[in-house]
Amino acid sequence: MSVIYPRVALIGLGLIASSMFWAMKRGGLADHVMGYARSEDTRETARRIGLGDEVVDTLVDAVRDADLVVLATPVGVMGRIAEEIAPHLKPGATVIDVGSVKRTVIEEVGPHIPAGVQFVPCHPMAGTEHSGPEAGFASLFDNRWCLVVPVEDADPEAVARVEAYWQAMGANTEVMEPEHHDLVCAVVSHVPHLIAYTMVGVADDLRRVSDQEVIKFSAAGFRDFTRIAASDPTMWRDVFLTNKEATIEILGRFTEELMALQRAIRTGDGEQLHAYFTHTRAIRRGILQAGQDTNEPDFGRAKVKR
Ligand SMILES: NC(=O)C1=CN([C@@H]2O[C@H](COP(=O)(O)OP(=O)(O)OC[C@H]3O[C@@H](n4cnc5c(N)ncnc54)[C@H](O)[C@@H]3O)[C@@H](O)[C@H]2O)C=CC1
Ligand SMILES: O=C(O)C(=O)Cc1ccc(O)cc1
Repeated sequence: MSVIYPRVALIGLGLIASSMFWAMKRGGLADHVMGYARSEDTRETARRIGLGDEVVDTLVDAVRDADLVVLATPVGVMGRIAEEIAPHLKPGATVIDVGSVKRTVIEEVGPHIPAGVQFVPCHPMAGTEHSGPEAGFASLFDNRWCLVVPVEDADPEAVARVEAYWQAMGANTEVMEPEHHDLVCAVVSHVPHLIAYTMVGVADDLRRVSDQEVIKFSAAGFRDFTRIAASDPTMWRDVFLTNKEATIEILGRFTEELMALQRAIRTGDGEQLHAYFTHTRAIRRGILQAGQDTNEPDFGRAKVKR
């Protein structure tokens, strides 16, 4: 593959930025990658593991000559970072972010982007519960979606180049409107995370069931909740504070459905429970048959068996 952006600056050296670095190296997509993180500790770790061709101590040094600047911090600080780097961006450069929420990021970053610099918001739908500079790996984006959410009046060439960049890192891309993005992500990612956090909290709070028992007897369902609930607290605090509207809407609908199921259990309405679970099973099977679940590790096997 060939170089897409000669000089790239990664701001925030965590799971996503480090995975992008290794994916860029794998594909030969950049000549020189600069890395910057706020804490000296993170910069030290990055230097030790060779994350970045150069790790610099200031934001300005990172972005000054960059053709592509990647904002890969928690979403709550992206606006402040954009404000700080804005006067130092190279004319013709492109800025992208990888935040899990788009409307707020567009509102907070967009106004700082100077004329002559393109801003193309992005969201790779790939991650793990691990964070920090040592968490990344080159194949994180392989066969996963990256949602690209252009701002109004975006330059189509800049958007196409950003899409080509994600595709070269292994991802499939899809263009989406910001509001729709935030609603979709509230359904498929944000509220499920909140439910996992809550369920782990409930188990912990229930003193009649010991931690030992939870660990010993947890089958896949609860184990998955604990994995998800181990995700980075700062990142997820910012996701909920910045995707308030869609989260509250989906949580409201979730609560209504939960109450209906609770009532069916209390009144012994087995028919309703059975009908509900039959419907949800059909949804899952529909996803598998359509071959849309690229996250399913045993997808091929599951398709044959079920
Ligand atoms: N973790 C995941 O599974 C996914 C995360 N995202 C989004 O990507 C972004 C980054 O997430 P991760 O890489 O997982 O986080 P992370 O916690 O692994 O890394 C974030 C990095 O940003 C640095 N940072 C924090 N505040 C900063 C500041 N003011 N200035 C400079 N650096 C700062 C942290 O020190 C850390 O190195 C977030 O906006 C998140 O919503 C998107 C897709 C998946
Ligand atoms: O680890 C998991 O299960 C995830 O769901 C990863 C993830 C977390 C946040 C995102 O914005 C996108 C993907």
